[in-house]
Amino acid sequence: MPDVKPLQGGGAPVLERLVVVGLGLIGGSFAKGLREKGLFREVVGVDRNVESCRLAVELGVVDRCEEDLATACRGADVIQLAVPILALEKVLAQLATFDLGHAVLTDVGSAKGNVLRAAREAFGGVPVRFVPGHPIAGSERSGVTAADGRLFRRHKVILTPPDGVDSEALLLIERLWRALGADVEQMDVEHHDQVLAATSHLPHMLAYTLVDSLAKRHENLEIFRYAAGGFRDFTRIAGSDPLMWHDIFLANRDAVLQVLDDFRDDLDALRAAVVAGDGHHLLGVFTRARVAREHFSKILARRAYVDAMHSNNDLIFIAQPGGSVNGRIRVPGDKSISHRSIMLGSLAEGTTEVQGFLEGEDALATIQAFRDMGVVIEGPQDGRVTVHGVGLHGLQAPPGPIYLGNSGTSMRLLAGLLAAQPFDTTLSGDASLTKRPMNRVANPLREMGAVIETAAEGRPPLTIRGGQKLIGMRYAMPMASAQVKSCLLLAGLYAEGQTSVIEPAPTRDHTERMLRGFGYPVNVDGNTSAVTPGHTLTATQIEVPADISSAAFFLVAASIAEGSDLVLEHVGINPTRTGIIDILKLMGADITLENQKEVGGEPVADLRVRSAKLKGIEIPEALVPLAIDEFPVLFIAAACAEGRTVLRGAEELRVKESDRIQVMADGLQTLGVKVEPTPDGIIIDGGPMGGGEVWAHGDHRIAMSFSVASLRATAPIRIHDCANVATSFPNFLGLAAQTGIRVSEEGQA
Ligand SMILES: O=C(O)C1=C[C@@H](OP(=O)(O)O)[C@@H](O)[C@H](O)C1
Ligand SMILES: C=C(OP(=O)(O)O)C(=O)O
Repeated sequence: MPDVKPLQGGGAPVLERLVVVGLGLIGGSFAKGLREKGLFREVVGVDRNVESCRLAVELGVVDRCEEDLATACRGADVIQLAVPILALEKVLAQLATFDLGHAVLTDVGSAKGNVLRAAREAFGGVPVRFVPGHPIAGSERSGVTAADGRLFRRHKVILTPPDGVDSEALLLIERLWRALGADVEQMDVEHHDQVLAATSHLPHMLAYTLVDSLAKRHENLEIFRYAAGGFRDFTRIAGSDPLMWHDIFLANRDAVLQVLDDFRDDLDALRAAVVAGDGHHLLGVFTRARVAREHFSKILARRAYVDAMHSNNDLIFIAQPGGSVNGRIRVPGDKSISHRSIMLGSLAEGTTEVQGFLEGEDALATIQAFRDMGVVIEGPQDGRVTVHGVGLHGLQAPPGPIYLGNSGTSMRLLAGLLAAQPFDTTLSGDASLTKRPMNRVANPLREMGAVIETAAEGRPPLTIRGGQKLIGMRYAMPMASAQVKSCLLLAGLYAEGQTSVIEPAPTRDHTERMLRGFGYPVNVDGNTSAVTPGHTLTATQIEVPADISSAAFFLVAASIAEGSDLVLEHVGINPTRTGIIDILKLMGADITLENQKEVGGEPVADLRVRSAKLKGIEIPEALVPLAIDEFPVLFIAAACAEGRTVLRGAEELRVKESDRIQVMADGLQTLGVKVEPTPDGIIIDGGPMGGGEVWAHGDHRIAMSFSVASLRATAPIRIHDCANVATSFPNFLGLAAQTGIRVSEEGQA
């Protein structure tokens, strides 16, 4: 085996000879790239086409060409087979007759099963130093003149090493591709061929067929004169090399036939929908496809998985000190109400129209979950969403696990709903959600008859077994949680008898209000809410008010920054949510409610807030559940107040998107504020605030709270890990800038 270690250094050549058989675009680019890197003492090309060989030398793609394959390969370290797939079978047969010495064999074919079969036949078994590969890269151009040593940079290369492959050979090929800047992955052969059949081979087949089919039917090709962007976009790949694709389809026969059959079934279903005038089916396919396509574009732009997986994915906010906060703004729609509008809209009979929907990642995760379960949901577009309800019993099994990102509300409410469905589901989430406690919903649901598996200590993912019979029960919640209450009420829609939930203190009642809005009776008696099965939900119109939890950042901002006068329009002031206003008023804030009215069962008002001298207080424990999400920013208010603020009875803050007591205490201490975290709260002594480096720990509300703190800081605050602001408040930076808070993404100011 050649010694491969020095490759990492990229210094002096350490390997003797690379042989590239087939000097087309891919082979030429591989040769040229590695030659430029100087990793081999010589790069030798082999190609049947004499002109390609001449050009390869002239263009510096290879050092020299060799006519005879056996001569080229004798003593080679690596032999790259970059010939068309069917030709590859012949080349392998030829190679099998040579003594290849220590050479490592590899290839670039788009289908892999046939290559391994051919190798097995030729060599009487797959050689241990054969590492099949497939670079997912190409170009409209072809031939050696298009060879580009940078072609593979930031592209995927899939290696499909067979069982028993020589590990050093594998490592060597991996390193060569990495030296060319590629992301190397491994897959088993069968999986590779299925994935590629679906994502590459089928689209090429459709493009070729469409062009041929139209061309054939319209002798004068008149139709093409009218073919605009759609036709051009769809058929671009019909310009690819016919011989190469002819080879690929024959080589990957089985996998291609399988995806083609599945696709034909879907096409037949669309045809049937057109025949039957079934617009619902068409809309379902088109809305799902559009969302999938958007997601796919993100992947292509490396904004989806790549960002999420990279540890250096640290979105930093820089908040400059000082400023005042003025103007009139409307913050985005209420997150709790947005989630519920999708859930209940999906379970309703008929079409629900939603306005003012929060287009943040948490609420979008709920939309995606219901789309996964077969609900047709149009939008969101400018806050409008149309939900085509399927009725209480119309959800379908999702195709795979439902991913809920950062959203605790989605996971806990869905757990209740899914416990009663006839199918199994798995709910998963991001790193933060995966740490949050789910037994608070799983245990009472189990008592009702649900079968739910969790990871250790009741953490996500949750696997919920379908087909269980639920029995209603009376449940006294150990903590004041609207998520637990809502979860059990949703399960109660399907349970036998009554399900009633007793809360130790009032929590947000959007579920109860919205159920009634959909015509479903809910019995609320003091601290107990109850439902019985046997009713239906009727589609309705929902207007989502602005989220008081998002308004809270501006309520505090305008209160603490001298010279501020701000109006927050159309904010939801449901009495189970207004703890923030009550607490700020107790601290001396100047907040007035204007233009009060009720929309769709929820009270709203414009909130006018002017700067005021705040003072420290003992926060009444009864207000804690009514301001549960607003504490991070209330801690900023407390830090700017005169005197001491004491919070107790708020241990729930420790199990939100982060441990909000500890994370806020750490950040405030960095800014020079005297704080003392306690098991169920915090003690904050107001005083001057400096700048510094703080960490949001991926918690949206922490990131926004420290942005607000800058108004009273004496130096810039650099806030790490802010990407999750998009979960609840997508245009926070825009509205902050508009009103006078000097916070921006680092590098964007
Ligand atoms: O029901 C809801 O929509 C929510 C309830 C609260 O959670 P808990 O029920 O865990 O207190 C809150 O923190 C969350 O942001 C939204
Ligand atoms: C706790 C929150 O949300 P969730 O529980 O839905 O993640 C929040 O938004 O502050």
